[in-house]
Amino acid sequence: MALRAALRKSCALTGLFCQLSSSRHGRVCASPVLVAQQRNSSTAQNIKLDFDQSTGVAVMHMQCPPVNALSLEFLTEICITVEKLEMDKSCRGLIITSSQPKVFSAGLDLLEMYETSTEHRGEFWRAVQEMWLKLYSSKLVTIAAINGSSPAGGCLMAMTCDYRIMADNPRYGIGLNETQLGMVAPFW
Ligand SMILES: CC/C=C\C/C=C\C/C=C\C=C\CC(=O)SCCNC(=O)CCNC(=O)[C@H](O)C(C)(C)COP(=O)(O)OP(=O)(O)OC[C@H]1O[C@@H](n2cnc3c(N)ncnc32)[C@H](O)[C@@H]1OP(=O)(O)O
Repeated sequence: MALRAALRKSCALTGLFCQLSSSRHGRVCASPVLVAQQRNSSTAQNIKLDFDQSTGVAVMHMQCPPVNALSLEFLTEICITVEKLEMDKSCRGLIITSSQPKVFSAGLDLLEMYETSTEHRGEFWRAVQEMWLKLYSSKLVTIAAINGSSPAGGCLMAMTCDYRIMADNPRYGIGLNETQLGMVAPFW
């Protein structure tokens, strides 16, 4: 609720946030399936995208259970979704939020780095780079509506957005903790 209240407050300034929470605005649901096929990805089953063409605001709900861990597949879906929105001239802004309870994103999917091949890890890290570069350099106004914990890669994702609004809950943490896992992000 605090998050939504904060969003509504910011909305008065930009008019971009008006539809994070409700489905009564006649939103159009867009699917990045076509581009996904071009990119040899599976369908975007981990993202629910609501795009209101009357306001030009899209809301990307991450719904990759249990904790929106950023796997190769999920990273690819995110990139494709952003690409698709950028190609739509009527889209001006993107709000990224989570459908999972208590977690915005748990960061990079640790299983992608455990007992996988060097080739797979290379592909995975390239997808990580692509995700944050795409968000960071996007022409869309990007907003992370952080409605849960957001460690490491989740924090990275939020940081690459133009704005961040976080739910006021002491149980939700955010920060770059990957060195605690003995992990050093590679150069790009
Ligand atoms: C290339 C870089 C560019 C620039 C460099 C700049 C900076 C570096 C930027 C990013 C670096 C990122 C590295 C990473 O992201 S490594 C991942 C780090 N993530 C974590 O340490 C998070 C660990 N998880 C948690 O803290 C918690 O799970 C939680 C707070 C997210 C949620 O807690 P809950 O109590 O609600 O849920 P849990 O019971 O703990 O977990 C449920 C379920 O989810 C699995 N899981 C959790 N996190 C991950 C993950 N990251 N990957 C894969 N799976 C995860 C967990 O094991 C549980 O599974 P089971 O139910 O037991 O099967």
